[in-house]
Amino acid sequence: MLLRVDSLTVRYRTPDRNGDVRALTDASVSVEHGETYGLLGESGSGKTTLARALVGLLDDAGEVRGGHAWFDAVPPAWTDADGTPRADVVSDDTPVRADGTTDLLALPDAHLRDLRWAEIALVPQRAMGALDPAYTVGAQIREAVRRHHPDADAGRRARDALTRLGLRAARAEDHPHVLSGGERQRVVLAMALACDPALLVVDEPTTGLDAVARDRLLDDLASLDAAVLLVSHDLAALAETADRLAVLHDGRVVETGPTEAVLGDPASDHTAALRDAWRAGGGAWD
Ligand SMILES: Nc1ncnc2c1ncn2[C@@H]1O[C@H](COP(=O)(O)OP(=O)(O)OP(=O)(O)O)[C@@H](O)[C@H]1O
Repeated sequence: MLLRVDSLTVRYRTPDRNGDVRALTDASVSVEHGETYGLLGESGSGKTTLARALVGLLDDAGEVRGGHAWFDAVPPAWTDADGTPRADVVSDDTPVRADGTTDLLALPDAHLRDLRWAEIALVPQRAMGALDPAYTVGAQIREAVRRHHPDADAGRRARDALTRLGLRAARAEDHPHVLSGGERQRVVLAMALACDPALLVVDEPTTGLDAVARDRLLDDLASLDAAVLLVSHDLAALAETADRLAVLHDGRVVETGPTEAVLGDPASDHTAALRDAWRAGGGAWD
């Protein structure tokens, strides 16, 4: 198991409204090494909250009120030379277990920063807007690699990641504004990929892409060696790419299972309604 989220509960403080927003309640999902795991839900169901809570990047108003997110990695400062967790940090008081997993939700910020990108990378919504217009895309990818893997050959990793995502290596010399929206989205994914994380959390990657760019991006995501937690309201995208699915509704996981089983024979009325709407629009498996 690469990631096991147990009973994650998140609230947003809203001083100007009556009571907090219950964004996630007891949400549990688990992701295996190498698989593509889809998180499906309508707008406002809590998908982005789950994605951001994992990497410690909730909005200031967001608060984790309970749960664990056991992840198969230990911050480098807490490991011995052979990569196993140091005996003195494995205890009931620390978020590290002897089996080499760490509770991301209980990890001090500095240690979480050491795992971010290097082990778990979030590609946020509208990520393409996050590129700095002043630098070439290659420079930005190389900088990300150097920050997280100082000993790696950043140039080679940048070129490999770009070509892996169907962009010519020469595009590394381009500034973001000369790339299309789909190309920019793939550059941001390449940046994450170049850091070689075990898990990529990708939030609504197809928003704003045309059909060709969208299909291409989904193919790329499905073929990565890294595990992908693919967050989307786009059932068609998840039906095409996800090995397994969790369906979120009003901050609760209403259903999980292999994609074909969940969509073929939904256990919850909510999933059935999403599936029927998708079929009515012509959706089907290959
Ligand atoms: N900073 C915030 N303050 C207050 N409420 C928030 C905040 N961020 C999100 N929420 C609320 O938390 C709930 C879950 O939001 P979230 O963004 O996780 O949903 P989502 O499924 O990702 O939606 P979308 O697909 O529209 O991005 C929603 O009711 C939303 O209004």
